[in-house]
Amino acid sequence: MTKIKSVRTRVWNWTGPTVPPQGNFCTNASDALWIMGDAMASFRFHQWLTCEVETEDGTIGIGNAALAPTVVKKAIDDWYAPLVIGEDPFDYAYIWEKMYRRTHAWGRKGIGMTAISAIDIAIWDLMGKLVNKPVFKLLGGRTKEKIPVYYSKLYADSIEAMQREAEEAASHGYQAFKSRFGFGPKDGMAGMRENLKRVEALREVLGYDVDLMLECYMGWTLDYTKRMLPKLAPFEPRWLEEPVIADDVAGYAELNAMGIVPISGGEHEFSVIGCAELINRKAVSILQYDTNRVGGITAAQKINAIAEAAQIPVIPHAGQMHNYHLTMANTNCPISEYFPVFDVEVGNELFYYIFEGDAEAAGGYLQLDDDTPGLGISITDKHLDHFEITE
Ligand SMILES: O=C(O)[C@H](O)[C@H](O)[C@@H](O)CO
Ligand SMILES: [Mg+2]
Repeated sequence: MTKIKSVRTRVWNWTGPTVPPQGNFCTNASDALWIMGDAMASFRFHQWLTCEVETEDGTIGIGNAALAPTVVKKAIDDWYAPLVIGEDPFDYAYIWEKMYRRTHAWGRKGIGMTAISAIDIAIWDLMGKLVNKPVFKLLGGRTKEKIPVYYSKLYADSIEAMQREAEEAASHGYQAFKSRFGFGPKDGMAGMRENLKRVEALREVLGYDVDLMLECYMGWTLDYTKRMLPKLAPFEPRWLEEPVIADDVAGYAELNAMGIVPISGGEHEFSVIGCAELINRKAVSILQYDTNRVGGITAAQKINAIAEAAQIPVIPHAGQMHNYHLTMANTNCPISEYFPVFDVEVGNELFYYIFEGDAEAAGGYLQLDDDTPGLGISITDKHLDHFEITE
């Protein structure tokens, strides 16, 4: 049995070209503020954290985090790494509880749980490598021949631009698409019309035989959403995502109970108990935790069991291998989100510039290999000249 001997964190700060945002390209929680300019600015993912957990025999497991990487790095270096060094990685449930309980005063959500997630993902990659099995084979194995994905971009833009992007995506075989709203309460009735025109325009080019999901990214309010839901229903959205801020669980539950459009959320929820709360309060019809935030693979798999008991499908936020392995291993995880490989914009794409091996979609599906141990990704040096790396 080989013990954990080190935890190496690095922050990857993107210094390469980025695609400037369109105005009104995505509603978000900051829209409620009296703020000029790019309200989405604080929701950029132009930094990423890598977390490498190494055992005495030299095997290295790779974890990652996208939220506040510089702060998560400090939390791991100062608080979490000392808790896991010397432990047997196969005692992963104990290690998780140790990280969770020893920092419980401040770490149960946000930065602390993100740090736990990065280490836990690395431990699962490590375990897969140590037993020469892909992570999904340690979780339940192959439940799908291949994973259906949904195309996730379509940020709000001109109607023509959105229709062109949707047609281009459909030509690559996607059968499901997620679009972002650009207008919310501060834009009044005129903004509602702009939102509805874009949904109608997308249905015009995509038709009604594919799933269309609509993303608010916490940029609406309970009142605004209640007014919008009946107007959206005729376009048969598969779900309306994160209409209100993550803390307004009662708001989610009220909107979901209206039964007009399924409400989804969870990418800003943390821990097993945090997600169980969303499920038990019927706050969401689709749960969308992100494994690199919610507590890693250990927590995500426990949440999957709770969601399955409630028959709430789990479709994790983001694509990326730490989520794909869980989707492959669970029948109750029907599809995966997929960010097309793109120039760096919001930053969801940054994953592709740091890692290689991430599954690529083809014809609306992606595949995981039965024989590639661990998560199947490695850190690439292909784009090093576009990063400032902090050890
Ligand atoms: O659901 C998502 O993909 C996230 O909410 C997006 O990454 C976020 O950037 C808003 O588009
Ligand atoms: Mg989202």
